[in-house]
Amino acid sequence: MALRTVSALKRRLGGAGLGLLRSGQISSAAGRSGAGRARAGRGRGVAWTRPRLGEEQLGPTCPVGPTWESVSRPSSTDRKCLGRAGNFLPCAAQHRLEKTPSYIDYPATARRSFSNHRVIVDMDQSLGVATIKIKNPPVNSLSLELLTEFLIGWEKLENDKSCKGVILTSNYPKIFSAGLDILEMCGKNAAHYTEYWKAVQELWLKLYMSNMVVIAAINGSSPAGGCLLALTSDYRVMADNPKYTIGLNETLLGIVAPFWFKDNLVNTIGNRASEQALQLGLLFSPAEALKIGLVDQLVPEDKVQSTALSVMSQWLKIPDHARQLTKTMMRKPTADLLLKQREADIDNFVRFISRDGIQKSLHMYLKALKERKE
Ligand SMILES: CCCCC/C=C/C(=O)SCCNC(=O)CCNC(=O)[C@H](O)C(C)(C)COP(=O)(O)OP(=O)(O)OC[C@H]1O[C@@H](n2cnc3c(N)ncnc32)[C@H](O)[C@@H]1OP(=O)(O)O
Repeated sequence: MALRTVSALKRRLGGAGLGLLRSGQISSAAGRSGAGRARAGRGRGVAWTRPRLGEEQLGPTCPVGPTWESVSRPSSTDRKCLGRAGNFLPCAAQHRLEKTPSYIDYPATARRSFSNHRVIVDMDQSLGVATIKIKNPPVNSLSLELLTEFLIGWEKLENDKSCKGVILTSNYPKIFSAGLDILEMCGKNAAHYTEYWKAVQELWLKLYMSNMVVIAAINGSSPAGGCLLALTSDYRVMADNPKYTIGLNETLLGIVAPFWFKDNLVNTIGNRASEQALQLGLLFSPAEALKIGLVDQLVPEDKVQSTALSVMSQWLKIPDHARQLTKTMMRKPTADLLLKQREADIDNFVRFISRDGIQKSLHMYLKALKERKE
């Protein structure tokens, strides 16, 4: 399988992203994450004005390995391809993205909102805080289309120097996200699984390594990939409703959480708790999740957003430069493990998910979900 990793996905997103740039909807300022800067500085022909955070600070003795840009900076071939319509999206979705006037800029200077079909972004410019609401009915499953639209929105925020923090939440109280879309992993071909897994990897890397403060406002259940999404954040506020659950329940589907899901969990709740949680596919109530440190704070349902915002304001009081360097120091070794073996990880996923036994398990799980309703 050819290695077409970060830069390839960027290339694919590049068509759609560039369309937005042409219509003046994406700032041409260099973004703060390495990935964002790589796109802004090289892919879009914008002067490379800001050094990568950390390079000038840590210098050649920095112990954290290859730089983000060294992995993700587009090549000259990539740059040529940026002008093409992205073929990353399935045709229908690509068409909708191109046709829809998806960005709505309000005249008021303090707030700016944009949305596409599955992601609503509300930017409070006076605070420098964006709220991303996922809206992929009925259960916010992380379909390929959602991941793509999310990544485009994320890139825009990364490239907006005024955006310091992001609150992740769901447009549908009761369900934060049902996790990866099982239908994307069932009955498709290897090319589709490859495409899907690249997008999942990309989402995790972008969010986990973002220089922005990311806070998850978990306003509903959050199994598997939904839990992973929350785990990428710096702080998790969850609605205190015992009906909701959160956890990496992959084994219940007969599948195995990849090593980077596991690493993210271990970094959050520790090795022993992760061993049990992962093997048993535990879904925790909010109270249990708080106890093991899977979430940081429980609040009544109607206080999730406001609490996330007030936590955000605390985090934004810390000198940004120092906080970002510290976050990078803490997380880069974990992200590097995936960056160094993205192709192998894709191969593993495709081989694993294509097995008859795994396909059967996933079909049975979907059937059980449906029967539960009847
Ligand atoms: C090497 C491989 C590694 C792969 C790593 C995988 C990670 C993952 O994330 S796998 C996905 C794991 N997700 C789950 O186990 C969640 C399953 N869903 C639920 O538990 C519930 O749906 C719920 C708690 C999220 C919401 O419950 P409820 O409000 O009662 O909604 P329904 O169960 O009736 O679901 C409505 C509708 O949505 C379909 N659906 C639910 N989850 C998914 C999903 N993850 N992917 C695709 N489709 C999903 C469900 O089947 C229903 O469909 P219909 O019957 O056709 O309406």
